[in-house]
Amino acid sequence: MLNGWLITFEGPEGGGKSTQVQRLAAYLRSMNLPCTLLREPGGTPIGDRIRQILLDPTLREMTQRTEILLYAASRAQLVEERILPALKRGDVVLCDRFVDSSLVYQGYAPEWDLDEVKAINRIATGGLRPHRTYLLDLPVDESERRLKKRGKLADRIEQKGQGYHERVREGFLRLAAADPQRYVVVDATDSEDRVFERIRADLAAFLGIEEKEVDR
Ligand SMILES: Nc1ncnc2c1ncn2[C@@H]1O[C@H](COP(=O)(O)OP(=O)(O)OP(=O)(O)O)[C@@H](O)[C@H]1O
Ligand SMILES: Cc1cn([C@H]2C[C@H](O)[C@@H](COP(=O)(O)O)O2)c(=O)[nH]c1=O
Repeated sequence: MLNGWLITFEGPEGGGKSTQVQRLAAYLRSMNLPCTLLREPGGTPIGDRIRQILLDPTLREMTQRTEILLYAASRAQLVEERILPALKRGDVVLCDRFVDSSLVYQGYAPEWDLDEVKAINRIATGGLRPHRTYLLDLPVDESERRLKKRGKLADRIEQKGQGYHERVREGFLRLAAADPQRYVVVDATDSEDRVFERIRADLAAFLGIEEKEVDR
């Protein structure tokens, strides 16, 4: 039986997903709630190797189906090796990206057959779905500004053009609008602290965490 919670974080690059996942994990642990932090692609030794291939900017010849399948392969490994055991233990699993990233980056943005991406991911996850998803929404120019500031060379996905990344943003907003019960859209241009407080308050209510002001 799966007693835990799968909470996912989605959105364009530089939206602050990793930053917020770290802060939320510290908060949950301070409330004595066991949690597991994961990221995609990766999160397992095999997934981390697949990640290197997927993001390598020199591998320009990668076909669209290979890209879809590699993201799904990393995800299949993560689900079986890390996510399901953590959910069985009753952990709150905080996952930096999940299936919705594939629906948007491999389906909606390149205008690929969305049903194909969904079908492959159903196989990869066995149909596992997040309980709650936070979309850290950010305009493309701000995403680029943050990535430049980080000073890291653009990876294979970041190198796709501005039009592609505009569609990534639009794709996430459409997913969120189609599933308002699961999705919470957060304005990621707000300060780190305000973004954190918005997500923390929502997650605490969602998980039914009773807290005293002094605990924070
Ligand atoms: N609310 C914020 N305001 C301004 N800068 C922020 C904010 N949140 C995060 N940052 C900064 O933006 C950069 C990207 O943050 P982070 O790595 O957490 O984003 P991410 O969504 O995980 O990115 P990626 O998808 O590329 O891994 C970092 O330099 C971080 O310090
Ligand atoms: C899970 C997943 C990710 N991507 C893309 C999105 C990013 O550009 C990179 C890596 O993610 P990170 O958050 O920057 O660490 O991969 C994707 O295209 N499809 C996916 O399913």
